[in-house]
Amino acid sequence: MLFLSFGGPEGPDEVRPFLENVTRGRGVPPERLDEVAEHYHHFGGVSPINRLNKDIMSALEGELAEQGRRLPVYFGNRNWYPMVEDTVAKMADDGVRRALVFATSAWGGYSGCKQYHEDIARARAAVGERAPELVKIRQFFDHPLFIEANADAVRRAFAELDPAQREQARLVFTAHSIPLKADAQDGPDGRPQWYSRQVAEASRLVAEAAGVDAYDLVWQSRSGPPQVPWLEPDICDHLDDLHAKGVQAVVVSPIGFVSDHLEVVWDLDNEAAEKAAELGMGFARAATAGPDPRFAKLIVELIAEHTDGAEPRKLSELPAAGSSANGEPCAPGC
Ligand SMILES: CC1=C(CCC(=O)O)c2cc3nc(cc4[nH]c(cc5[nH]c(cc1n2)c(C)c5CCC(=O)O)c(CCC(=O)O)c4C)C(CCC(=O)O)=C3C
Ligand SMILES: [Fe+2]
Repeated sequence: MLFLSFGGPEGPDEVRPFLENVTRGRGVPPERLDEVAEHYHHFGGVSPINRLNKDIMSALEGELAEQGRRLPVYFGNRNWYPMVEDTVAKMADDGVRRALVFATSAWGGYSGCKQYHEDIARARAAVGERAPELVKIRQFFDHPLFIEANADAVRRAFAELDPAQREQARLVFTAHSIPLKADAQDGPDGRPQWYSRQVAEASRLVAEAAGVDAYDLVWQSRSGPPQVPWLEPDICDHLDDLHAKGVQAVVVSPIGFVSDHLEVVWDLDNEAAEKAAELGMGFARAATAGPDPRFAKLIVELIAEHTDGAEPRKLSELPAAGSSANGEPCAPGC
């Protein structure tokens, strides 16, 4: 199988070229790039994403071995080394004819799904005739193992708060913002807002599993030119709002992120945490699902849907989507 992810820089000299790769043709203003470059430089120019992906792959290999499944795992990225084109070439060299592709996003939409299909098509085109057939695994936003891992993390975060604040603390889910125009596109069920509906559904399921009645869903890390509308409210504006309403503590669940990417360790653990401190609010950030042992089990279950015809496990009524071969659209118009 091919473990396909976003990629990230591993040193200060790699930050700028990485950002150029990410934003090529995407209309992101240079001032935004300067700002995001700064975020990476706070961590010595090293994104946590590659290390976290390698940890997930090790756990996956352990889980595959435990279940007696012989399946080699290759690693490739959209934006940084190892680049997916090089990885697919290596797979062809090794004689791989057909592979499943696990993309490290739970969601539909352009960044989380369609762009991975484009990566698959681009990598196969670069390798040419001997490229393996590449079958992308579906979106898993409502898989019980993803929901349970996030729900346990929410419970642990509540337990971290000062007991005096715990009862009244507000649960806030956050995911990467996208332009409203991108979110407006139809999903595989022919209805718009596929990404934000999935995030809302996952948030509802996690809150329910954690036994929390009241919660909010907000967005973070918006990019693009300021005049273009993106999903709102932003997490930091929302903290102001909650404070004005008398809320004294928050638990923030980064449901939109598979592991502690830069958006989590900077935009939440620094910016949002600082904002909460300024407002005198208690703040606990829930862990992401990636390092939870259930995440590797989840990947193996998704593999088994293809290799063993296992029934997809899902907790919402929204359709399972995002699986197709060689970068073809998974549904007409999607
Ligand atoms: C929905 C979504 C996810 C979640 C789904 C998923 O998990 O895939 C996600 C994940 C990620 N985004 C990441 C990094 C970046 N995203 C950027 C820019 C953008 N993201 C967008 C959306 C998303 N992004 C969009 C609409 C843009 C504007 C440009 C465009 O339309 O494409 C930029 C450019 C600078 C900036 O403007 O912020 C960077 C550096 C990293 C790696 C972080 C690390 O190093 O740990 C990860 C996991
Ligand atoms: Fe992004």
